[in-house]
Amino acid sequence: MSFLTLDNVSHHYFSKNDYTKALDHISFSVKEGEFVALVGPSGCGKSTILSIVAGIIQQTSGKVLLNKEPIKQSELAIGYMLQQDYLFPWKTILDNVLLGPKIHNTDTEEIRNKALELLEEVGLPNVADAYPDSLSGGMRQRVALVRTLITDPKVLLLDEPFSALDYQTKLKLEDLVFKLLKTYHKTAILVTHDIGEAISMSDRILVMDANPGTIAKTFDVPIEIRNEMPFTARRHNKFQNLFDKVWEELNKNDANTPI
Ligand SMILES: Nc1ncnc2c1ncn2[C@@H]1O[C@H](COP(=O)(O)OP(=O)(O)OP(=O)(O)O)[C@@H](O)[C@H]1O
Repeated sequence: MSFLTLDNVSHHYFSKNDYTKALDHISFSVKEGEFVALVGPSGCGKSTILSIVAGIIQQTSGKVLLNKEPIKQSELAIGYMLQQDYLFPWKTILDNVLLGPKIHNTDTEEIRNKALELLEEVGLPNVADAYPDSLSGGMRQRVALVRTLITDPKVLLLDEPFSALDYQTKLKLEDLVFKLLKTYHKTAILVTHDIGEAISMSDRILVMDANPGTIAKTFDVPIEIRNEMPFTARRHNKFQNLFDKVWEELNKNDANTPI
């Protein structure tokens, strides 16, 4: 059953004398617990879709529904994880993680214990009193993940969360995020330029076209790949086949464009 629905969503960015048609009649649904990846050329509107779902911007037309109702941001329905961790350097790791609950007055003893548990679960059992500057990029991104999960969002939006990390850390974090999202049965949308990341982490891949942004094609990831952890999934014999199909779709419009 559809959990998150985008129904004919279009978006224009207006400037003084001009406008950009960023999204043109985007429609797709995500089931509860499903992991969907958005891939497409730069400027096709991937981040615009996430910003609309997060309620940061309002679509020009169309509907965005969670459980058939317009999304209520006040219910902390959406969690956002970005390329940058945006941890406050003057706050300890625990205080950074508890920022959302503090703002919403839900900073209870139980939530504090949950935060410590989650930090342990992401392999950071001893950093609660440390400051962000003393942590590596990968550790900080794990803290950002805990900060996102602590509010128990109904939908997680992941906007290139691994793209600023070194390759080894990125592969390890893909496995960690995948494991946590499955453990907590989270619904997620991942924006990425990395086809391998999309195939190895998601259930479904939506390939977008640009100018204006549309959904060009949808690929279901075979169950044999989905049953593996992302690192192992990359070695599956069906992986390369799907990679080639997504690659072909992404390049179908610019076969003659020089690199
Ligand atoms: N605040 C804004 N004002 C005007 N135009 C914008 C704004 N934000 C995005 N755009 C334009 O809307 C289109 C979609 O942008 P968006 O950032 O959503 O694409 P994207 O697929 O996420 O790109 P990338 O992969 O490079 O991050 C682009 O043409 C972009 O220039």
